Amino acid sequence: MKIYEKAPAKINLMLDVLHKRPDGFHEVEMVMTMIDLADRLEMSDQPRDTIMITSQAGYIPLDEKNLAFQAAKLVKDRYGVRKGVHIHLDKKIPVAAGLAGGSSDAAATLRGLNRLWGLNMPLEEMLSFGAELGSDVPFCITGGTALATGRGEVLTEIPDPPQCWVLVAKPPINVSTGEVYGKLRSEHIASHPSSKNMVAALQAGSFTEMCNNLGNVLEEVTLKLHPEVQQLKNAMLRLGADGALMSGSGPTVFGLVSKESKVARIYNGLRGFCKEVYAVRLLT
Ligand SMILES: C[C@@](CO)(OP(=O)(O)O)[C@H](O)COP(=O)(O)OP(=O)(O)OC[C@H]1O[C@@H](n2ccc(N)nc2=O)[C@H](O)[C@@H]1O
Ligand SMILES: Nc1ncnc2c1ncn2[C@@H]1O[C@H](COP(=O)(O)OP(=O)(O)O)[C@@H](O)[C@H]1O
Repeated sequence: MKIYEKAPAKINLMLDVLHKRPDGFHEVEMVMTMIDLADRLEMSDQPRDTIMITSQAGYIPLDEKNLAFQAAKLVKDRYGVRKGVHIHLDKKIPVAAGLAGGSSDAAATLRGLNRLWGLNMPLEEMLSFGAELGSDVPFCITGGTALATGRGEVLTEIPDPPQCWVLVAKPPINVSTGEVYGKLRSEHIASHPSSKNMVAALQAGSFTEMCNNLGNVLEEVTLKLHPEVQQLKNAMLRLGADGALMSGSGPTVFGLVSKESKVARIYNGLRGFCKEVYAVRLLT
């Protein structure tokens, strides 16, 4: 049998860090939503009792470091499954970009193996497996639009944003999420974006208020380390995006655009700055 799952990328419309916790993670408040840029996973039975990962992308680990592998191993161990699986990852989401590509692959693996192996896994259990795999995995399981608190795994569903275009630009820089959180001095954050205002904007269905309330405190770290990310954000706005922000720990910058007539110009302008540019819709 073969199972297919789509693993969409996320963007953070706002991201605030409250403080560092005794367990080393940071307490956050984030508003997250999905975009129509997705990896595709194909899962099929394997004669041998092993987990095999393949991908057309030459630049991701295919062993136990792969988050899809880790998700499959967790399910196999906890449910005592004595079957093998071959997971093929058709990667479309830029890697180490702040778009949760690996986390979304892990979430899609949990969903897919639940079907392939007929496990009837309760959603609560899937979410708890997700939290063991990474802070962003639970959101990638539920999808939609959510206010995420705790270390990112405590989710409250909120209304989807008004539909718009999302210009996604990933500069050729590698950023480590752990390093960015590690360099943040939460007591010195100059200004905190408001989750309350962002949630209110989405509840009101206001595109303008959504753009006015974009904010990400991790920009303070990544933009200082990599000034070209600030330049990309400036270019996004100069070319006509209604709002622009770095996603997660970066380095991807996204721009929100309400008028379709502006999209081609912004896309072409950004291509002058970086190779990896996408024009997609929100996944509402
Ligand atoms: C910043 C965000 C925003 O959505 O996304 P990305 O930029 O990774 O896409 C997330 O908080 C990232 O979530 P995720 O990528 O799942 O992180 P994890 O694997 O759980 O953690 C990686 C490392 O980041 C740090 N970390 C992560 C989450 C958190 N709330 N506090 C932290 O301090 C820890 O040092 C941890 O070892
Ligand atoms: N299935 C996967 N897809 C992409 N990256 C993966 C995957 N599994 C493990 N990784 C590793 O996880 C790291 C973070 O990748 P990714 O999830 O794409 O970024 P981010 O957390 O910034 O959104 C990368 O260094 C990559 O090597």
